Amino acid sequence: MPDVTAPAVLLRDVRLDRGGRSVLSGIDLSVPRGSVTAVLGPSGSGKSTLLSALTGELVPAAGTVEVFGQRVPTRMRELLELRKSIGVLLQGNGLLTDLTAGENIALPLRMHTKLPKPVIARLVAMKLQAVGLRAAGDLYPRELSGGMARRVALARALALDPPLMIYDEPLTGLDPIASGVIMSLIGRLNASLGLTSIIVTHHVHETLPVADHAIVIANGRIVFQGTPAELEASDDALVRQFLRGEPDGPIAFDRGDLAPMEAAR
Ligand SMILES: Nc1ncnc2c1ncn2[C@@H]1O[C@H](COP(=O)(O)OP(=O)(O)OP(=O)(O)O)[C@@H](O)[C@H]1O
Repeated sequence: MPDVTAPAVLLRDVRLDRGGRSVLSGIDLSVPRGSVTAVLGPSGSGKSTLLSALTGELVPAAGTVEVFGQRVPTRMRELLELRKSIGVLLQGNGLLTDLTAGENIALPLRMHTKLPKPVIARLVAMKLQAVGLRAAGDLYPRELSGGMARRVALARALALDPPLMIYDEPLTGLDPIASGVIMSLIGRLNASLGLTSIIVTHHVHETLPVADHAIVIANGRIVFQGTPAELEASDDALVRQFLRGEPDGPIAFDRGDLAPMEAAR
């Protein structure tokens, strides 16, 4: 029986390894149902790695990961079942370019349900309306602005009514106006549909207004957990360095993106 009182996500003393080295360790995290949690941290700190443990893509090297009271399974059949309850909005949208917006949104419904066509059409119309794009169903991705395409991808992630939504950098490539639209949409959908949302982002100042909780990852661990107000008030040196975007401080920035000569300086 599912435990209806369990947090949406619960991690206990989790260690996550990638490429033979530990990326995150000692991770304890509880995400309450109904909340919006911002996962913050510098580039390469392990935010996406943390998400991949929630979807079962990455098996923890130690500790346990639970979603809605159920340990994330390793067997593919059970994992696919769990994944239906997790909507994921990826950075690149992932819309299929030869399908219309409506057909993109219908795709998960066609793949995972046996609903008749008219019902699917009705559900697609409802999802389009939920993201404020009622009239865009027949447009192809190339005919959409970046913000509209992101909203179509959001509608598709919501197609199966997943109770947990995961957003990986939902603002990447969007201008400030489109960013504001997407963020307020994420907040409103969370409240109106009774979801739980986890947002991985670099966009601290755009995300905190819709978040109930924030966590900051740096140097292989969680260095802060609390409310956005507590985050803004924190005098922890790591947190301050991250919030101010300062290159010098206790966070060792990943310099792997620099040319070897420059990184050596
Ligand atoms: N498949 C992989 N194999 C080996 N190492 C990996 C793999 N994926 C990620 N890493 C390493 O794990 C670390 C964390 O990466 P991750 O993508 O989780 O960080 P991130 O915080 O999401 O970064 P960004 O904000 O730049 O997306 C990095 O050092 C990265 O190089």
